[in-house]
Amino acid sequence: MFYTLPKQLEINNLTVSYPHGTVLQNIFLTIESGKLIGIIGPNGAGKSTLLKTIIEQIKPISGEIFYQGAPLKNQRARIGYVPQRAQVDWDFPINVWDVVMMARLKKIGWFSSYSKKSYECVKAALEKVDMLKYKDRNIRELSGGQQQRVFLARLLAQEADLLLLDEPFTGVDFQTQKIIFSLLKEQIASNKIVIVIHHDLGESIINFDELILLNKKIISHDLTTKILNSKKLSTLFGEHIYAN
Ligand SMILES: Nc1ncnc2c1ncn2[C@@H]1O[C@H](COP(=O)(O)OP(=O)(O)OP(=O)(O)O)[C@@H](O)[C@H]1O
Repeated sequence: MFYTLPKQLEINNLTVSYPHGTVLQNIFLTIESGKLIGIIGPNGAGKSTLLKTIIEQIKPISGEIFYQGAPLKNQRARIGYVPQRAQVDWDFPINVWDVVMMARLKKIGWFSSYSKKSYECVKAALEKVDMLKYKDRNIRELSGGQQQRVFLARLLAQEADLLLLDEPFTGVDFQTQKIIFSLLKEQIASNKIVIVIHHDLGESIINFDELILLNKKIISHDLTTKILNSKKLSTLFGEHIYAN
């Protein structure tokens, strides 16, 4: 049997500021493929800022980010990103098929995206999230959970190596949550790096292999079981949390 070496994302001494002040300070992280990674932290902790810095939407004051030992900025096509629901313009007039096809444009460019492979890839991604039957629907005519499924299909169609998701479970029902977790687990099984900002401290947290507790700094990065057995979650959020 072959053993595939894990791939690595490395963040070295990252500091990010907005005009009002520093929101991420001296972040060091090494994240490996093959594990589902959850980022947890209170509102305003800098979680979204961290993902936005990785995708270069925000420029850090200092720090470097590497994928497989080379600067990530030269490997942008490897990154797939699902933004927070609130940041998407759901009124934009575009249908489900085209939203997912846009992932192919990003990956291989305008002309090649109309290949048979791209067509098959988009179809397969929509089938996986059970949204192929809605392919001609405008995205604004979908429910919140259906919109999240379409964005997940777009992520799958991109065939990225590094998958970043900002609160993909917001507003989704239990069935959609199950589908999303199971697809993300498939991705880590094919040696991808998957990082998810997660807000729910209830039972769903045990789906993550590792948790990163963030509050401007890294409070802890460890196996989920270890973090749940420590006092770190309650220290970060106060006593009224459900996980334990
Ligand atoms: N574009 C911006 N310009 C200025 N300040 C910002 C900007 N985006 C975020 N902030 C501020 O930076 C801090 C971190 O925000 P960020 O969205 O990264 O936190 P978060 O942990 O994702 O929060 P939440 O859980 O509420 O989504 C907050 O105080 C926020 O108000």
